[in-house]
Amino acid sequence: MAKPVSIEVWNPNGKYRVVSTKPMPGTRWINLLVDQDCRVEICTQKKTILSVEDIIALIGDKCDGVIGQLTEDWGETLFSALSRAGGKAFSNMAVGYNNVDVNAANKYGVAVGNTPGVLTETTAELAASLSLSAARRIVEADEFMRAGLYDGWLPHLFVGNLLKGQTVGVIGAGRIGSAYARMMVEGFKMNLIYFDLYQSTRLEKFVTGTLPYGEFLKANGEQPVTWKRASSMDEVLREADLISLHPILDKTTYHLVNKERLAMMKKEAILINCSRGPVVDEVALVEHLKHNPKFRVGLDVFEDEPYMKPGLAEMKNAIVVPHIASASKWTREGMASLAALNVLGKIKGYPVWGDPNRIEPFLNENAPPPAASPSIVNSKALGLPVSKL
Ligand SMILES: NC(=O)c1ccc[n+]([C@@H]2O[C@H](COP(=O)([O-])OP(=O)(O)OC[C@H]3O[C@@H](n4cnc5c(N)ncnc54)[C@H](O)[C@@H]3O)[C@@H](O)[C@H]2O)c1
Ligand SMILES: O=C(O)[C@H](O)CO
Repeated sequence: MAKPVSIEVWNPNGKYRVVSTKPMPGTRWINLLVDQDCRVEICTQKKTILSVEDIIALIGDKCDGVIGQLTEDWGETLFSALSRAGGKAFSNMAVGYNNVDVNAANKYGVAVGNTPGVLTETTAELAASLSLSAARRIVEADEFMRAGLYDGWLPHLFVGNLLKGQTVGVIGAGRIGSAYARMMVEGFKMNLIYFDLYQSTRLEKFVTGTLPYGEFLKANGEQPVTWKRASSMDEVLREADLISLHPILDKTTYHLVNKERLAMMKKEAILINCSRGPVVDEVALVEHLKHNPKFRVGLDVFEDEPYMKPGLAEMKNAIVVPHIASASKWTREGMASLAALNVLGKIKGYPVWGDPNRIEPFLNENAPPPAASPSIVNSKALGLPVSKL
């Protein structure tokens, strides 16, 4: 039996009991629940990743809903425990939900929420940051300075890659992949090639819009940018100078980038991963980095988080950061609010919002949110009504 976990309680006499497995940024998410007569219990245990046993102890005998984290294993055990406690509402504080067994949630009639949209630009900006840092060897140069090794300007010192006029490749041109593509095309005048299972209308609208960006550049006497949808992922890997990964993680994208595909990439290419670690075979990546010193990576996610595969930390041609792509204040507070509203919506019997790509109405702090759950990934399986708002 896991030892009792430490908790912080808001609105102790609330009619509904909602548990959050972690403290989350901001207070709006708490107020949204308290204002609707919820008792909110926030786990304040110092342990970073809670075990299934820890969460069962948190759920207890009566629990109407839980806000959980992407580091937790939400499957048969936890959803049966939540169901036994009378709960039918769960939300990940994340847009990715590969840590959730949705079939198990369906079995117990538990709604599974996620937090799309609010983190799109924040995540794309981190991917762009890693792209520039890798291209211009910022981290190596910073370490060089701090080590007192700089003894004057040199023609070859930390020479890196120019992005302008080069080709950026996006694998997975959904919300974040499309936002990243726009940033790199508009911001650095890169040519674009993307691969997705579906045509990315949001992205193609931008590059072929009323005044295509390429036409704008041409009208100003500059080289117009080009774009194309690749017929295969391998086409992107072969043609692009900079490649960023933004697919979901599921069984079809596990090790999507493996030893064979790394070998297809240009020797001086840059690979960015802000999706999920297991999308890349990290053991193969370390070997590739060892044998290709001009190949560079920027990684926000890792196959065995929180650990890196042996050898990765020693690679000077790798930049590694601890899963911070969605870590802006506005985004993290918004994620907390969306997760709370997902749980609240199920508890109150609200319908599900009709468009997870248009969640702005839930983020307006000056108006009450729509009486709907922003994003429930198994709404169809549970036969939940869709909001007509
Ligand atoms: N590092 C972070 O902190 C962070 C932050 C946000 C999101 N993410 C990850 O990014 C993912 C994408 O988020 P999003 O909001 O853009 O989701 P999204 O659903 O809008 O886009 C995902 C895209 O991947 C495409 N896809 C799926 N399988 C593919 C394949 N085999 N090849 C090519 N494309 C494929 C889909 O068609 C879709 O267009 C999330 O699922 C999450 O895992 C990570
Ligand atoms: O899936 C997500 O939302 C990220 O990994 C965390 O923000």
